[in-house]
Amino acid sequence: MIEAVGLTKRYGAKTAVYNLSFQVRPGAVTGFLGPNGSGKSTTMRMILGLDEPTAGHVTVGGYPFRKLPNAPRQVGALLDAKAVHGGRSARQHLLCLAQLSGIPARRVDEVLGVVGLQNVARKRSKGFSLGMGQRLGIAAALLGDPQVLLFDEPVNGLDPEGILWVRNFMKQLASEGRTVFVSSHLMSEMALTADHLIVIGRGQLLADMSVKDFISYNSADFARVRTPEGDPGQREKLTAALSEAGGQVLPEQDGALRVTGLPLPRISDLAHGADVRLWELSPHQASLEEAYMRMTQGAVDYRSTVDERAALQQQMPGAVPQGGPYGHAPGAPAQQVGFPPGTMLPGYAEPPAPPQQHAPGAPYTPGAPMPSAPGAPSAAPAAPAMPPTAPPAQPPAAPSAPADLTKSDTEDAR
Ligand SMILES: Nc1ncnc2c1ncn2[C@@H]1O[C@H](COP(=O)(O)OP(=O)(O)OP(=O)(O)O)[C@@H](O)[C@H]1O
Repeated sequence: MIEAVGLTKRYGAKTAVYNLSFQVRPGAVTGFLGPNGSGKSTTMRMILGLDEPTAGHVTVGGYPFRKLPNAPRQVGALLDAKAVHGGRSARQHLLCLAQLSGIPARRVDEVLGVVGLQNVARKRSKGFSLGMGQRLGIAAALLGDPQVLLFDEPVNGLDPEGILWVRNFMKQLASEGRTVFVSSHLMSEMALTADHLIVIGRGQLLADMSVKDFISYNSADFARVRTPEGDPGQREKLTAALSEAGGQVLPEQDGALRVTGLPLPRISDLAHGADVRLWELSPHQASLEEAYMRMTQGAVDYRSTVDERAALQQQMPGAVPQGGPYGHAPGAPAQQVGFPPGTMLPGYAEPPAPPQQHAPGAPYTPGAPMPSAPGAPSAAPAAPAMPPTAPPAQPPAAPSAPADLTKSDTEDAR
């Protein structure tokens, strides 16, 4: 198990990670989600002893990484797939790592087969595609057959077949009783891969819950309502009538309205009563990606100016509810705003959970995939930009970040 308690990392004036407490348990894939620059790689580096926390601590199997006996056989990691000597072949690269950790050479060929690189094992890695590089990084992480595995954005650059392979592979590792901690900025991917989610924004914990709970708490139903184009008066009249009846009304980008809190027949009756004609009235369900975007959007550091303009244009005075599913007073306990127990929101300083006892992970069976992260690379991965998803109409209350966790701090000092 990985356990972080009050983990904080500052780089000069920049707070990359703030007061993070969580546990990553064996036998499950735990997704580590957050927008670009939210502190995922920094957290992983601290877990692996590559960065020293400014405050708090993190342990693997009860030990700080640097004190872990025989670490390469206990923990494997993929942090930066490009951290490979390009002049060496895949096999040579893995042989070097294996030798450093006292791992037999036959294990190198085993892991090359597991990741599907056996046919290019003797080719220089500088000719590898990003996807092949990711597979080589995963092979390195498996070398020591570790019980704990960390993968930073492992599907970066992989084609759909590769993504499917990684997804199934993570699940297989977890089913063998291993602790699997996988970072990503894509909710859609994690919803398919992970059993549990830890979501951070600007270095702070936003959510810590099972994927099942995340889905049931975030798959809210809503109605889309459209009034005749070219008659904004109708739209305003309907917005007022729906809001007065207790509905929450948000403008959609295409001019329609998104209504929650009222059943469809009631919306129809209210429109009729207000003498408003409807061109559309349809039931919908919010996607998980959307829920995640809403949850983290107050904590996004890097956003296209086009998206920012769209968000501004969408803010219709009077049409936006005070406190949607994520609208919360800074520092409010999650339970007060409809989050499940155990969820934490920015500014809510919950004492760290006591350590829990878990059944030890199933032992590795020969022939099954596994091993280590000898000499885990230290550089953070080059993550792709956020997908161009339009932000919701009304940004939720900004997280109550510590004084130095501000937008002006986001200059990358790396
Ligand atoms: N060595 C460093 N010196 C200064 N600032 C740093 C350093 N490493 C990270 N940061 C900053 O800390 C913040 C968190 O970075 P980190 O790489 O951990 O985020 P991330 O969630 O992994 O992002 P991405 O998804 O883009 O990889 C960023 O603002 C980053 O610029």
